[in-house]
Amino acid sequence: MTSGELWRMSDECGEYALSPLPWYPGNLAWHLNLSRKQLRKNPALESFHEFLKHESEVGNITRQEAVSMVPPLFLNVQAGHHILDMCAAPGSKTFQLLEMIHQSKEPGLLPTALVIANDLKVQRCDVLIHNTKRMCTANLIVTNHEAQSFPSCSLAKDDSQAYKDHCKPQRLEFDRVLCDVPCSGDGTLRKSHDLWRKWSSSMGNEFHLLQVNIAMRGIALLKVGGRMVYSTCSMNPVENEAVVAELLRRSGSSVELLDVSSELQELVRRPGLSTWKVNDKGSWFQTHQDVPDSRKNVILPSMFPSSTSIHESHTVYNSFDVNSEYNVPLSRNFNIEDTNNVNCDTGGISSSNSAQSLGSKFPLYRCMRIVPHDQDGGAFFIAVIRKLSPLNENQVIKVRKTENLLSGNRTVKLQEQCQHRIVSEVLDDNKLLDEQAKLSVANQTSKDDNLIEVKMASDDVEYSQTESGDRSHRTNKLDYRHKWKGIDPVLFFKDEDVIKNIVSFFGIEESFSLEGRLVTRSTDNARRIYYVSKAVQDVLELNVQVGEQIKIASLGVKMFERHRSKDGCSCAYRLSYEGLSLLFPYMRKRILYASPVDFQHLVQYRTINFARFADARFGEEAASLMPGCCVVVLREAHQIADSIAKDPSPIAIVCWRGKATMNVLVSPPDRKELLEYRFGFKAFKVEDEKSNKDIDALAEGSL
Ligand SMILES: C[S@@+](CC[C@H](N)C(=O)[O-])C[C@H]1O[C@@H](n2cnc3c(N)ncnc32)[C@H](O)[C@@H]1O
Repeated sequence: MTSGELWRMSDECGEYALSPLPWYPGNLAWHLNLSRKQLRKNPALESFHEFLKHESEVGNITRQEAVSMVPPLFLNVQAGHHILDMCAAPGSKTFQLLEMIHQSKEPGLLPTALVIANDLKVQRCDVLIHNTKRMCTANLIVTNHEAQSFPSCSLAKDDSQAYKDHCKPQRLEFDRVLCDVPCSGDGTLRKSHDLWRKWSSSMGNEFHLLQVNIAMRGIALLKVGGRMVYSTCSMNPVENEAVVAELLRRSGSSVELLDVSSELQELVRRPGLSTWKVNDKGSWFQTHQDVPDSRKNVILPSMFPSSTSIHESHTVYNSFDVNSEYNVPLSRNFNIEDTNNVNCDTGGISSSNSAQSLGSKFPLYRCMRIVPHDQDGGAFFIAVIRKLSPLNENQVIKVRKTENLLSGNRTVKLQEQCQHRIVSEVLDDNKLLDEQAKLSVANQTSKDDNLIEVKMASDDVEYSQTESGDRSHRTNKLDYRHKWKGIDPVLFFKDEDVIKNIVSFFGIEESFSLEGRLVTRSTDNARRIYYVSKAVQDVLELNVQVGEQIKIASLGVKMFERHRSKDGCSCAYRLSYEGLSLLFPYMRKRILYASPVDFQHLVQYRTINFARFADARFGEEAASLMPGCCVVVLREAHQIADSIAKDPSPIAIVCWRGKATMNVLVSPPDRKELLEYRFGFKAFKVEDEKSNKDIDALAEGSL
């Protein structure tokens, strides 16, 4: 979809102005001044509404709240970046990231970048998979983990073959991390009417610790020099500035809070707060000392802006070494002068009294608050963090140990209990390890997937120990293989004979690398073969070496599907329409060129007898082709076959050459897209269609 088409649409919308968002680069995002309801109910906009629905379905556009598109922009994604989207469902930002990594590549060439999109909830992962499927990308892995214990897949230094191969990754590390955490969501109050009844100013307290833990994990997984964006759709400082301050406190000079005021200058934003109060059960507190003892384990020191919370926090997280990072000058993040100069918009939340002594000493004004009344949209909080050096090892191990106790299926309540325990007793390493061991044993018998995550997290601690010489835990890793409940393992498809057969049948050029790039999920007996990019292949190989720590929900692009045709086809697999654009530039066989009228009829009627094509020569060519899967390319009236052959991304469909007919193997929405927007054919109704099963049946020659 081009900007030109959108400008044309904007004319059609008339008074309901459709206009490009001034701050979004390249006119790629547009704003429609209408609510969903208005769009649905207004008969004058029916065709425009249809257009939006359809274009969304086929992946040409994504409909989302404008501010929600801001965080990925501050990641400054570059070609070749490895990106982790820690809390990704339903996937609107993942989609944006995928668009960014695919933007600069030439047709037919795969980007070298990689996106790992993760979400805790399986059902939400399914939505994420559905929403990103439209991208047909080989560069995406969808995973299902607690982000706070996302595995690092670290290889020990000396017992791995891959270690000797410096081209292979030794652990998961990311150039960019998007940390769009779960939050109270009060930034969406304008459109989430339900929230008005439920909202309270203490809602954010429940999320604070989880948010800190997730973001700390993000920092640990970030490469030195890499950027992490922390964002929420909440305006509550406990979920925002307090979290960022705690990250700076914990990470010391290993990270800096970036000043991005020179980026996206058209975007109206306000500085982060430096002072605020914390609400608990209707009472407001300015410092942690003010909190009643009975609530001190729930209302944490890190929720407050006051600089003394460094020490208080130190008591809480006393598993840190006293003189680790805190003795290092915090010059980049710790700037009293900066904070004094800031005009803090307190929004009625923070205290103006003694603001200077109670305010945060971190330059939190570098955070960004996007508020509804500035740009007529939703609210968002965004902070951009750069990693300057590896986290202190003690910090990493000990923070993670604390986190491990907090992970599992026992969310905030347990976190509160654990937090209390950590405050009230000084946990030594052995105690922590004992706790972990108990949780791991529980995990072996538990049916709860979330407890598996605890074991994952203990793997990471184990890695750190391995590095310092203790390898005793590594032997257990193989036990975890294929243990991800409800999720099929990912297997490299290595059947040489089948691969050779596919290559020769479709005439796939050698330059299209298949080695190590084909994967399948075991339970479907290689019914579907997926194609993955080199970066995804590297991650998969690493994952195998570390005992499959990553729980992969989905990956790559479906490229080949097994068929059971009795038509005498010599290749057991057919092409998938999803993978066609990737493979087509490298295909030399099984391609036919159809005139516009025959192409349109094929897409419209799905099955056409060879004798009934308008272009008799096309009918003859089809009839003389060996039975099986083939590709039919649209030949515009003025084009000759040679010039089309040079076009790496022509309009093409996957078909099945049956006994006497040519049959189309493309889903109804994709056919609708082709008919309506390539041929201006408006009458096509998906509802008229039979199910996709018919398409399979076509491939199997039974229709
Ligand atoms: C704010 S939404 C993310 C929106 C998403 N980034 C997008 O743009 O479409 C937060 C997501 O975090 C997920 N989540 C909640 N707790 C999590 C955890 N501990 N680890 C990973 N994901 C979590 C929720 O399931 C939810 O999908």
